Amino acid sequence: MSGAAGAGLELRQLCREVGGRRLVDRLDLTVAPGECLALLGPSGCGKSTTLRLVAGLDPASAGQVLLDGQDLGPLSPGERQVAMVFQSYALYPHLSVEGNLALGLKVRGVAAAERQRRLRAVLALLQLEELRQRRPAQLSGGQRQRVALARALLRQPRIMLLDEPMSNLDAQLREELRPELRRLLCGREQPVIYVTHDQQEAVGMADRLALLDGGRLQQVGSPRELYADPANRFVASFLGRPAINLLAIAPGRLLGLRPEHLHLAVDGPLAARLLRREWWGHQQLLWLDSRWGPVRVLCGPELPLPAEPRLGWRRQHELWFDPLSGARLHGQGPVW
Ligand SMILES: Nc1ncnc2c1ncn2[C@@H]1O[C@H](COP(=O)(O)OP(=O)(O)OP(=O)(O)O)[C@@H](O)[C@H]1O
Repeated sequence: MSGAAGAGLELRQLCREVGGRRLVDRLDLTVAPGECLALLGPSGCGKSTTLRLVAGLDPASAGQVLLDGQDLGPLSPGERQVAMVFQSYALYPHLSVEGNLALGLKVRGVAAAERQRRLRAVLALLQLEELRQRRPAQLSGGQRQRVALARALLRQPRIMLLDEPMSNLDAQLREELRPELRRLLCGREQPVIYVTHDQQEAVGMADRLALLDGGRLQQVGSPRELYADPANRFVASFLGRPAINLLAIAPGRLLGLRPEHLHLAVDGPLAARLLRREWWGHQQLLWLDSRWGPVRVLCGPELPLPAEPRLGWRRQHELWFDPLSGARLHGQGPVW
């Protein structure tokens, strides 16, 4: 978005400094109305701090948070009309599901009839009707997560922020709940920021990913853009499992090749030695050693292998990086 104030959420050069340390460093981001943006990055990179700045729970050291062109800086957390869903769910243990959900409405002075109407609608939406009398301790993790989400939706927020809302759930349940959560969150009017360190979840929930490291935005774009055209070595290494191979083939040049882009080739440029095979059912992962360092190759599950295979790849899949700065180098590598 340009300098003109647009619709949706806009972070402009947002900073948070504590004790001389930048936790969030000149962050520029936009989230359109109805868009779910996944904020992704390793532990400690500043994801939660960014959400707290948007919610107004922490003051910004510099920069702005704008919603539909309005500067939220002067507004208190309550006035910002932001709903936040945390990983801990933060439900009141002594209240039933219904009690937990009604409390916020009561506090905001919503009349009893209207309260009932909204409660019924959200209980139905999240399939919580049967559980309305239960206390949080009598619910599964997934059910608690739905109650926390129901409470956030009841607020009818202008911005929805979710901080690893599924990290307490096991992998299978997370995968099952993802489409449901996406359906509930996306395509409403409010912008959504979904924080996770799990790239599969990020791709499942959002159309665009914003990748942070050390409080700085590394790249923002579709999963495909970030994967195929990473801005730097950090982005290339963070996205994709098994991780990209980074081969030190010459001073000042690091060659990135994704494991699925390497194949066995009798006359391939790289001689390798097979160390180990992992069989995954639909694929196998080969661990090899080479003169440029360790190499991982993903290939078909039944592929027969010589002990000392040669590896090849297509030039179009080469990603070049500066080994010191990690910056992406565009232009041709050597002729093999
Ligand atoms: N109030 C604070 N004072 C000083 N440092 C803080 C404060 N809050 C967070 N930090 C530090 O700021 C950095 C960013 O923290 P933040 O919680 O935003 O990271 P995160 O990306 O959400 O991490 P995680 O994935 O582990 O939750 C961390 O190094 C953290 O230790």
